[in-house]
Amino acid sequence: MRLEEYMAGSAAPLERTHAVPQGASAPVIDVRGLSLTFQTADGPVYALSDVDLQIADGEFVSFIGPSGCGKTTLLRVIADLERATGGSISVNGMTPEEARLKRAYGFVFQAPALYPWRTVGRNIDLPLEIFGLSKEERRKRRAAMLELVNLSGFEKKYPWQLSGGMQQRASIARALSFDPKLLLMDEPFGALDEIVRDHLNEQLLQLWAKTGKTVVFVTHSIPEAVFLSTKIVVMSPRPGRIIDVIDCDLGPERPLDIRETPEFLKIALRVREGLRAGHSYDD
Ligand SMILES: Nc1ncnc2c1ncn2[C@@H]1O[C@H](COP(=O)(O)OP(=O)(O)OP(=O)(O)O)[C@@H](O)[C@H]1O
Repeated sequence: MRLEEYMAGSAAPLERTHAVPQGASAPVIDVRGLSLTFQTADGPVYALSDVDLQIADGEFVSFIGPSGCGKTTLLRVIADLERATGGSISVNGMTPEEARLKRAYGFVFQAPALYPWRTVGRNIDLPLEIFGLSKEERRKRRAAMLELVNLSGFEKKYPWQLSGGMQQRASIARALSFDPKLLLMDEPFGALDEIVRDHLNEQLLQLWAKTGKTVVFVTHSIPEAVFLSTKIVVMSPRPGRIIDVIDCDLGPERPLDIRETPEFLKIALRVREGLRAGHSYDD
């Protein structure tokens, strides 16, 4: 459901059946020959160099690579939080700036960026308030978002009353409050313990299947990347670049024990080989 329909009073459910993309439509993200050099007191830092990447509607794409390879920078360029110094990029057919102004994406940071003085419900409400949605519209949207991330009943709690995993789910709910087609996630589960992370990975996969969002996800974890993704982008530093793009064709049904299967381990091995090839042990 688009925001305009929502604002027109439609109460249609958010969910749509996820279809694995066939690549026929224009890419949601189209990056061509992109580079970004930071000028620093110590000289130029080549954070991204000649990056080409197309991401189709409904894909789940992970960026993986060692520290400093430009994963976050690439995500921030997509979100218009950094500007490329060369090449081109379009997001939903727009410049990143237009996409940001039209709220075409939601962004989830590593640490849940929730306001501690606002309840969970009022945190989700904030962007909707700023956008001027009516109280009743906001209430409907809030309830739908809380249900989507399995937090119904926690609306009146404060962030500090929730576990780290629940806080991150609340952040995801807030990022999705405008029903953007695109969800950008920068190591959202990196600070959580492994069991909680497994659980959130399962829930994120369910959310993705239910909503058909396009997700771009930064991670350091090979199992997380393989478990979640339809495509894995392996990156390498100095200069930051893409060294391999791996199709992760494990199908939509992915119970956690898929991680023990030969198909899963084969993809994980290819990711590991890519990381080894691009890794400098002098770091
Ligand atoms: N604002 C900035 N000014 C100068 N250099 C920067 C800036 N932001 C990032 N860099 C540099 O650009 C390179 C890429 O950084 P980036 O944070 O994108 O890497 P990353 O792969 O996300 O790393 P990590 O996994 O540690 O988060 C690094 O060398 C980093 O130090």
